[in-house]
Amino acid sequence: MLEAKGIQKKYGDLHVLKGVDVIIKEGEVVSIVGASGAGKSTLLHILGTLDQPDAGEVSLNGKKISGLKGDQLADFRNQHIGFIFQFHNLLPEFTAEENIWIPGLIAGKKLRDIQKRSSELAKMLGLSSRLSHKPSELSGGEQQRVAVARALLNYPQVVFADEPSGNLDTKNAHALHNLFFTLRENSGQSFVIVTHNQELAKMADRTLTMKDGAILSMMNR
Ligand SMILES: Nc1ncnc2c1ncn2[C@@H]1O[C@H](COP(=O)(O)OP(=O)(O)OP(=O)(O)O)[C@@H](O)[C@H]1O
Repeated sequence: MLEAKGIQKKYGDLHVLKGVDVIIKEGEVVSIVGASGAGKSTLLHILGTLDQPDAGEVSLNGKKISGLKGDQLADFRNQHIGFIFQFHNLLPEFTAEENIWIPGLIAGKKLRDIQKRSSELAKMLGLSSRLSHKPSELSGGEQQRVAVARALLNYPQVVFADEPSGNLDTKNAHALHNLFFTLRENSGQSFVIVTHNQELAKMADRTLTMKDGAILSMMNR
């Protein structure tokens, strides 16, 4: 359903992606691994429309999404794609609940519907009793779960995660990894996860190994 063909990206003389082809199926959890500098985050950003390729195309359900611009791009991203980063990027002056609401508010949904979805997600993620707290009053694991809830608010078809457990201790990382699979079972989203965490990489349905801007191997479980 998400398809990238012939993706190339250069930064000056540095050829970071050298013609990458990827297909991510509906409900699939795919991990992307490889040495530092191999081009993993660059590829993730291009697949998630945060960055544009110099050559090649990305499409979702047959519709070309690379090349979208301005409001069209912002609307598309907000409605179809979720992002989770290593440093959760929560807004510090807002409560956990308000942070979760943001994609819904941007999409212009009714507050009543946003609240309903947000409390459903909070319940699923074990956050119900922490919603009135600001990010600084939450543990690292809780902050990352708020970021997951925010990413899922608009029922995205694909969730992209860049080192989602990179900042968590082993126990919280393990819980977060299991959560991705529970979410996939419950709602059928696809997850594309860049990670240096061996446990998470191995749990995925498929692991793409990148080297020097190309996919070196693809391993199915
Ligand atoms: N905006 C940019 N401008 C110039 N060079 C960049 C830019 N973004 C990334 N690079 C370079 O492109 C290469 C690939 O970066 P990328 O972040 O995709 O690697 P990565 O595989 O995710 O690495 P890591 O595991 O260390 O996060 C690196 O050499 C990096 O320095």
